Amino acid sequence: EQFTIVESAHTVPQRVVTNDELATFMDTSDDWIYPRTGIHQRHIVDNENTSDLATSVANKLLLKSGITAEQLDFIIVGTMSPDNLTPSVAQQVQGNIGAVNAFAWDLSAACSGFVYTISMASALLATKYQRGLVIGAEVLSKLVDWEDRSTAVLFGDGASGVLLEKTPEQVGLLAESLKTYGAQSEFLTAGHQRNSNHFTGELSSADPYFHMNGREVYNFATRQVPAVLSEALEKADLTADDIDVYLLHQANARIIASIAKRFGQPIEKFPINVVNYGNTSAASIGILLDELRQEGVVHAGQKVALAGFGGGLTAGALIIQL
Ligand SMILES: O=C(O)C1CCN(c2ccc(-c3cc(CO)ccc3Cl)cn2)CC1
Repeated sequence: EQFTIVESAHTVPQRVVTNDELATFMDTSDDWIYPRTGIHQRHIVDNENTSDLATSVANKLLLKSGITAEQLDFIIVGTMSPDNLTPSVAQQVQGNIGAVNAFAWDLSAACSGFVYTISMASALLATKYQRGLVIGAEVLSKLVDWEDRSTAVLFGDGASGVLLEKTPEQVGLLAESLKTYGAQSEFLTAGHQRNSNHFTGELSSADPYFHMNGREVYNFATRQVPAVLSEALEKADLTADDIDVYLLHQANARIIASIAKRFGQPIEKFPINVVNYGNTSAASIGILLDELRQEGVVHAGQKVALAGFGGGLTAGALIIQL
């Protein structure tokens, strides 16, 4: 489909929490965290919720592009940490910015949320719509058990997004490979809702926290990310060498390095900023994309590959002509 990324933006909470600060109240250390994850710090909300971060990104996209909220046809937000079951984050953003002509909904695909959402937006732009916002927004700090050092050190809060617009130019989504492995869903869970009613009493208790089988998810990622990248490249009739930059979900620096190695591509093509943000799930690829666009490292004319992977379990790759 033909769309152009008119603008990108990202917003992270002001508070920075370093590994050393975590070590003041948790039995962990920078010496344990950094070598295993590549993370030195993460941003954690004070009083903002997911919809506030997403609204900030939406406002930045409108400001930077000169597009008005009324000109938007749709808003999709990828998130696994919404403020509410309803209204969705996207619907809160729509109201906050006054995008009266946009229909809005959230897409829940954990760390594949950004790539699944761009794919859905691309399909809308290929039919009858002209312009929309794709946002990835997470406040994972509300889902973390801050006494479980195996997960608390991995995650961060943040939001990012792109303004996509239909275009006659031969640019946009060249190919995709979106996969779901529901049979392995129990390896990464969060936010279980209490299930009970007048007639049955409690059927299941609430369990807000993240639970992750790190080894299984790690192995899943190192196997399935190369698979979805290869399938998308094949569909686009391209080789791994044709891709200028690989923008992978920033879950863990070692995982990215092992994927680059398996893929036989230089690590320089796999930028990593997990060091500053931790794992921000659906927001991570958009934060990286915006930083690299602002630095001019990512620009028009390039072929980029985006790949998300994680809860669901899900994995997804997009090949985009900028
Ligand atoms: O080396 C160690 O001891 C541990 C080994 C386990 N690790 C992991 C494992 C899985 C993830 C992860 C998480 C998500 C959730 O968004 C998505 C995708 C991934 Cl690949 C992140 N870190 C941390 C270091």
